[in-house]
Amino acid sequence: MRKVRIAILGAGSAGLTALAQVRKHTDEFVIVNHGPYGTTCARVGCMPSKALIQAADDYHRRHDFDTLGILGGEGLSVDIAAVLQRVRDYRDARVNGVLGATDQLGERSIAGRARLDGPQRIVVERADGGDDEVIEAEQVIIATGTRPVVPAPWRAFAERVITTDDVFECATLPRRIAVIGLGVIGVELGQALARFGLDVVGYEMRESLGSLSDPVVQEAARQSMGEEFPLHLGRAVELREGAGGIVVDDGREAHEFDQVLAAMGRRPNIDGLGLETLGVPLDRRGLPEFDRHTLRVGELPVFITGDVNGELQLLHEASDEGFIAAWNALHGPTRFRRRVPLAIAFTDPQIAVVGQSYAELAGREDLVVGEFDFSRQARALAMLKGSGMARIYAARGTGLLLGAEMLAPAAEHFAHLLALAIQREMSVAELLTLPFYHPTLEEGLRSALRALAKDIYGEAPLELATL
Ligand SMILES: Cc1cc2nc3c(=O)[nH]c(=O)nc-3n(C[C@H](O)[C@H](O)[C@H](O)COP(=O)(O)OP(=O)(O)OC[C@H]3O[C@@H](n4cnc5c(N)ncnc54)[C@H](O)[C@@H]3O)c2cc1C
Ligand SMILES: NC(=O)c1ccc[n+]([C@@H]2O[C@H](COP(=O)([O-])OP(=O)(O)OC[C@H]3O[C@@H](n4cnc5c(N)ncnc54)[C@H](O)[C@@H]3O)[C@@H](O)[C@H]2O)c1
Repeated sequence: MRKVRIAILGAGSAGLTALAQVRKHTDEFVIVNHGPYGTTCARVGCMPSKALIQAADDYHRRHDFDTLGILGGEGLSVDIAAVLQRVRDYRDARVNGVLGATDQLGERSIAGRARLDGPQRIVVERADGGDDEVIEAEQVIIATGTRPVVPAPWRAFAERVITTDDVFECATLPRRIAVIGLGVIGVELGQALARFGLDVVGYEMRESLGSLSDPVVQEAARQSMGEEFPLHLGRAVELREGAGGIVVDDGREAHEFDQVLAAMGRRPNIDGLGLETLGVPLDRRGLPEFDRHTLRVGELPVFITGDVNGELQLLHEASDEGFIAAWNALHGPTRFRRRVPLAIAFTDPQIAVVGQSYAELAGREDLVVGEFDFSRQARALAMLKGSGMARIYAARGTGLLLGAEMLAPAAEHFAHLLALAIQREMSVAELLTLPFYHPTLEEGLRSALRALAKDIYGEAPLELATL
């Protein structure tokens, strides 16, 4: 039996961030990883998806060429196999960069499946077929991530049903693709595949797309996305074998496809992890309660970090959580202030939610909303990107910025600007004292802020601070 100070279960983004901290202070650790190394983000997540989206958006741009006076755009074609190869080349470079974090650790890095046997004992089923290894750890950091949800009966359709674990590995893609689930992955990849000229149809059982909760922005997103590929919203679908493919049936219509991309959410990797041996209550998903400011599970020397804890499934949050858990495991209890929530979907226009969402604020009586329609925005029109809707939320009494939901060109940049303002507890009036260059998309943001200011302060505030 091996005894260590800290055991990290999972070598994804959360686990590796924890590892980087732990290594600064002690050699008495072990990191156990089941399955491929290289992290979900680099292997099958953030990085390959964004490389695919880049190619799709660039190819799609050909539809604007005539308007811009550039001739010959319609003669362009896309080689999907070459696109996917470039995605993999890019992906491999990212993955190689990550592998270095564990490949020099010798026996302090074990490839195998970890199972808890109480809060401080771990049994590892080694991937090399060696005997199970028992580890006693003073502190345990759980960072086992998530995997795509695929309903069990759908497994029978074999390679007709794929997920983001498979799509970037495909040599090429078939013509007819159904995307089931139009959350963040569904809208990003559905739009990208449609932009390659594939016959994509999107299915979503809710009425909304991505992570949006504001009905006005939702409607803008439905319209914008619906112009690019057909959307079937509001119903869960069923699959069955078809004569020449797989049939997707939403109860109203049935259509045949060559392949289905299941983008129906991701489930925590906790099966067989032994969380029930921790001796704390588990919720209906099988997850323990934890403090999001320490990541500690109850009073145990156990921390649960990254996607697996069922809270947020975002890279920067997973990294923060790995850090917080390692810090607490090393140095004792410290409650960290979490960053302002920030989520961006890399669609075109982009979708961004920052600070508190509309759903979180909807009950507040002092809620004021300022909006801006990007179909009228000068710079966006110059770029032929004139569509989208930004809605910014503030508190009437104080003028404090609370959050925003946006469908807008380059919303990633506004979202960061607003996150800064919200985290610094700035008011609408204060934000309006910052410079806005002309002509920029940010001027659209200023229009939404001015609308808010009118509502909050009655008359427009001075936009230049006085000396
Ligand atoms: C298609 C896609 C696109 C995405 N795009 C973005 C984006 O643009 N921006 C963004 O912020 N986020 C994005 N994400 C989310 C982001 O990738 C995740 O939030 C992040 O990777 C989570 O890291 P993690 O360390 O929690 O989990 P992971 O990186 O999944 O690591 C968990 C590791 O633990 C291993 N493991 C599982 N069970 C065990 C066990 N019993 N014992 C030992 N090891 C185990 C797993 O095999 C894995 O290696 C995307 C995700 C996907 C799928
Ligand atoms: N840009 C980014 O930050 C980014 C990109 C991709 C993924 N991610 C992360 O990955 C996570 C997983 O993404 P995801 O899109 O798989 O999950 P998600 O939870 O965002 O969306 C899943 C969608 O599938 C729908 N759904 C589930 N079952 C269905 C059914 N039977 N029929 C029709 N619709 C169904 C759900 O209603 C939901 O809208 C997200 O939580 C996100 O945080 C982030």
